[in-house]
Amino acid sequence: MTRSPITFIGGGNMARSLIGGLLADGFPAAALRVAEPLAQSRETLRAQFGVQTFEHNQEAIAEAGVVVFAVKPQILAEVARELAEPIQHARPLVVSIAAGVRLGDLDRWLGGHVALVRAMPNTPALVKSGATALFAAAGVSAEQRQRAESILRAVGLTVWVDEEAQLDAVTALSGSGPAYFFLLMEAMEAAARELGLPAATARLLTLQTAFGAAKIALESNESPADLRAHVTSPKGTTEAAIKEFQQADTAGIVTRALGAAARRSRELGDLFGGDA
Ligand SMILES: NC(=O)C1=CN([C@@H]2O[C@H](COP(=O)(O)OP(=O)(O)OC[C@H]3O[C@@H](n4cnc5c(N)ncnc54)[C@H](O)[C@@H]3O)[C@@H](O)[C@H]2O)C=CC1
Ligand SMILES: O=C(O)[C@@H]1CCC=N1
Repeated sequence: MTRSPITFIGGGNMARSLIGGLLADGFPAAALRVAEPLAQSRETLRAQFGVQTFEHNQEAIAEAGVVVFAVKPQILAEVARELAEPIQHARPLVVSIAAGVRLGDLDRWLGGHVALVRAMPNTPALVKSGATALFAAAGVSAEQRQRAESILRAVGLTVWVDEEAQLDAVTALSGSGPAYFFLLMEAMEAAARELGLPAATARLLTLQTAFGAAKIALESNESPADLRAHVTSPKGTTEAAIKEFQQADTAGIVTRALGAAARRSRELGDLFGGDA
């Protein structure tokens, strides 16, 4: 089956995660293109994924059915404005994964009336375990929504949100979320080493425990609170540990952390949107 190419503008961490996941899902490498200014990154993308790479964004989007903007929010305005003319001409579906930047701004930079979907994926897309929320601009057809969704669904779970502002909360939860779990893993690993475990054992047990906890939470009908209760014997070891977490107001810390991320997402939209 021939597929119109998907072109990524920016071949950094998140583009690599999406490309790796799409390939693992059977998407043909010949239908994936990446525009990336850094020669070293282009070489890595070719060697790792066998995709076609381009130094210049304009060349990369010729014939593209879908263009995915995967550059930093800071430079999205400049990059989009440069591509306005060819995008107006070829009218591909445009998907932006940039944190914070609102579709109204992107549409204006691209010259208006572009089929736009904003998505917030996360890096576990690389191992087909991503979580992505999507929001479509008015005027995006059902078929275009389906096309955007099918790309992200190839690399994990997808949900649509009804209001664009909800993407700030999504960014705080699942966009940035992998980093929170990695932070906890780092801390658990370090604590286990301090308790006398060899480094390799500390890492292995940390990772398998994180994996097992996520897997049982996904596969069980019980809530995380109930699952926690099954681990926590009265007057046992878990209870002793949980008491420490609660005394340090872990729930409050998490609330403040997600609040800070959501606020930063809105700020990015204000700073790098408008007439940026
Ligand atoms: N890393 C993550 O976990 C997630 C990132 N995002 C969003 O994805 C976007 C990319 O983030 P990352 O991949 O983490 O950043 P990154 O810095 O790893 O990748 C950005 C890439 O864009 C390239 N680039 C710079 N100038 C360019 C230009 N003029 N034209 C084309 N490419 C250019 C850079 O060389 C770099 O390879 C950001 O907007 C971010 O908000 C969204 C969800 C999760
Ligand atoms: O840290 C960031 O700004 C990006 C967006 C979500 C994950 N990484």
